[in-house]
Amino acid sequence: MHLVTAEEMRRLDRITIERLGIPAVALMENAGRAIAEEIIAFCNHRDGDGAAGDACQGTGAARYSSGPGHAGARAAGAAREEAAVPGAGTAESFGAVRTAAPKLLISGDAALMAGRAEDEHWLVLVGKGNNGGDGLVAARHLSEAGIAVSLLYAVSPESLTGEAAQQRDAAAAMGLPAAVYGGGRPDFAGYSGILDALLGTGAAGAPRGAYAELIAAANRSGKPVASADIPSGLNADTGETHEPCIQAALTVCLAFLKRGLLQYPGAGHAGRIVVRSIGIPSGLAREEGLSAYWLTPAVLEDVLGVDVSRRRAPDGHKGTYGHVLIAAGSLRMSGAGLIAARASLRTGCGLATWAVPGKLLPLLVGAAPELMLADAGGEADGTWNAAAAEEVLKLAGKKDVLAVGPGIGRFGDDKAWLQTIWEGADCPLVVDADALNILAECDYGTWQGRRTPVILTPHPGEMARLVGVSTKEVQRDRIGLALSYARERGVILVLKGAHTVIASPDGRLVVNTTGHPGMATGGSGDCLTGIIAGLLAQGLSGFQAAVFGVYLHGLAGERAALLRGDPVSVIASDIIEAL
Ligand SMILES: NC(=O)C1=CN([C@@H]2O[C@H](COP(=O)(O)OP(=O)(O)OC[C@H]3O[C@@H](n4cnc5c(N)ncnc54)[C@H](OP(=O)(O)O)[C@@H]3O)[C@@H](O)[C@H]2O)[C@@H](O)CC1
Ligand SMILES: Nc1ncnc2c1ncn2[C@@H]1O[C@H](COP(=O)(O)OP(=O)(O)O)[C@@H](O)[C@H]1O
Ligand SMILES: [K+]
Repeated sequence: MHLVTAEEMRRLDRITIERLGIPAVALMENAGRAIAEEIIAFCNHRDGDGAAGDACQGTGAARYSSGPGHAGARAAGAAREEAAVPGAGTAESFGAVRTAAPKLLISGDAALMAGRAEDEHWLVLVGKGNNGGDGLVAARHLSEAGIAVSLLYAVSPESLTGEAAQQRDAAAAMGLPAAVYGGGRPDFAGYSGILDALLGTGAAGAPRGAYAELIAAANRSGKPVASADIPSGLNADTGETHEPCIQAALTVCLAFLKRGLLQYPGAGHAGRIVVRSIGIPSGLAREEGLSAYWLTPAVLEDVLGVDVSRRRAPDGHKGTYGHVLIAAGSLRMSGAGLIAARASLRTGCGLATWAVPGKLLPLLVGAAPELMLADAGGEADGTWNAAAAEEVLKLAGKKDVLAVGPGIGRFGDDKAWLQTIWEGADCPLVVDADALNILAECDYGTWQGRRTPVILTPHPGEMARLVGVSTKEVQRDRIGLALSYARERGVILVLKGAHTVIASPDGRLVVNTTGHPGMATGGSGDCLTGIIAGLLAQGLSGFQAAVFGVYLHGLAGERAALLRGDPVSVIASDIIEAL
C-alpha cells in the first residue's frame, strides 16, 4: 500500500479533479460516506478487538470481529444484511415448495445500517477546510442511518468555502442541529462518540485557538473519537504530534495512507487505521512515480519482486544458497557474533562462517556446530585490531556477503580497519552496531566507491551519531531522514525501532509494521543483521534483502512471543528459533 505525504496527496487529488474530470465534491461525498460507514461499523462492534495501530483497507464490520490483518477489502456486514432486510429470506426459510418460484433477493445498504442507532449520538467537530467538509458529509450519512448527529463548528460556518461550504448548506437544509464553538470548557458528556473533522492534510503547525480547545476537550471527554483522514494535531508527513493532538480510537484515512500515521508518536494516536478509497484511482500513485510503501506481502511480491514463499529448487545444494561471512564478536561480546551467524543460517543461507579474533576460537568451538569458525587474527586479549581487516578480506574473497559490526567493540585504529573492509570487500556489505559508530567518525564519502551494495542498520542512537544530531531529532522525522541519508550517501538504510524504515539511494522507501516492543532486547538487532546477510547470500538484491529481512525479523518476533506466551520474555535466541 502506498504511503504519501500531504503534498503528494494534494497532487493526486488535483490530477483526479483536473485531468480525470472527477468533481471535487464527488470525492468529498465519497470520503464522508466512507467515514460514516466506518463509524457505523465501529458502533456495531464497539466491543470488538479494535487493536490500535493496525492499518487495514476496505469497508466492513467483518474487520472489527476478525482482528487485525493485512487483508484487502472485505465484503461489508453480510450477516447484518440478512437480519435487517425483512422478507428477503434465504432458500431454507422459503422452504422446498417455493424453490420453483423466482427468488426475490433484496439487500439493503448494509454498510449504512446501524444496529442500535437509538443508543448513539455523535458530535461532529467541523473545521473550516475540506476535512470539515468530509465531516459534514459523514454527518448526513450517519443521520440517514438513524444515528443522532450534532455539529459543532470550530469557527464561524461563514468561513467555509468551496465544497465544504456546499456541504455546510446541505447539512443545514437537512436540519442537522449545529452550533458554533464559543469558548469555555465544552461538555461532551451527552454524546456516544465524536467525529474529529477539524484538521486534515492542510493543517500547518500546532492547532490554534478554538481547534486546540476542542481537541483538548475531545481527549478529556473519554468518548471514542473517530478521526477523518488523520487525527487533528498530527503532522501527516512525520508522525510528530503537536500539543494537543487528538487521541483517536479509529482513523478513517482517505485515498492513500499518510506517512505520519505509521510513525510514532503519531501511530499511537491513530487507533485503528482504515484506508478507504474515495474515487482517486490507486494506480495514479505509481504513475506519478511515488515509491513509498507500507510493507505488506503484496508489496514484497508485486512491487519488490520477492518470492515470499522462498521455494527451493529441488536440485538445490548448499552452494546454491550462498555463503555468509560474519566478522563480529569479541571477548566480552562474543554472543553478538554468534546470534548474527546463527540467524543467517536459520534464514536459509547454505553456509555461514564466523570470523573472530583468534584468541576466542578455542572458547567458541561447539557453540553452534553448524557454523564454521575462522581466525581473524586480532590481539592476545581477544579484541580486534586494524590488521585483522586484511584477514577478513581474505576470508571474504569467496563469500557472497560480509556482515560486520555486532559485538566488535571499539579498538585502536578501528577506522582504518573499517576503511580497508569497505574499500576491499567485493561482496555486499552489511554494517551494524560498533561498525556504525566507527563509520560515524569517518569521512566515508571520501573512501573509494563500492561496486556492491552497502546496507547500514542503525538503531536511532547509532543514526544520531551517523548524522551528528540528537536521537530525539532522528525520531522527529524518521522517514524524511532515512530517505535523505540513503540518497546522499548511496547506501541502503535500515533505521530500526518501532516501525522500522528502509530507504534506498534511488528514493524507494518502505515502512515495516511487523514486530513488537518485546523485541527491544539485547541481541535482537544482531539477529536482524544475520537475517539480512542470509538473504543477500541467497541472491536477493540489497533493498530486497533489507526489506524482507526486517519483515521476517518482525514476524519471527511475533511468533516467538506466541511461543513464549508473552512478548516481554522474548530474547534474541527465541527470534532465531522462530525464523
Ligand atoms: N477533493 C477534496 O475535497 C478532498 C478532500 N480531502 C480532505 O481534505 C483535507 C484537506 O483539506 P484542506 O486542504 O482544506 O485542509 P484542512 O486540513 O481541512 O484544514 C486546513 C484549514 O484549517 C486551518 N488551519 C490550518 N492549520 C491550522 C492550525 N494549526 N490551527 C488552526 N487552524 C488551522 C486553515 O485555515 P487558515 O488558518 O489558513 O485560515 C485551513 O483553512 C484532507 O485531510 C481530507 O480530509 C480528501 O478527502 C481528498 C479529497
Ligand atoms: N517497539 C518495537 N517494535 C518493533 N520492533 C522493535 C521495537 N523496539 C525494538 N525493535 C527491534 O528490535 C531490534 C533492536 O535492535 P538493536 O537496538 O540494534 O539491538 P541490539 O543492538 O541489542 O542487537 C531492531 O530490529 C528494532 O527494530
Ligand atoms: K481530522
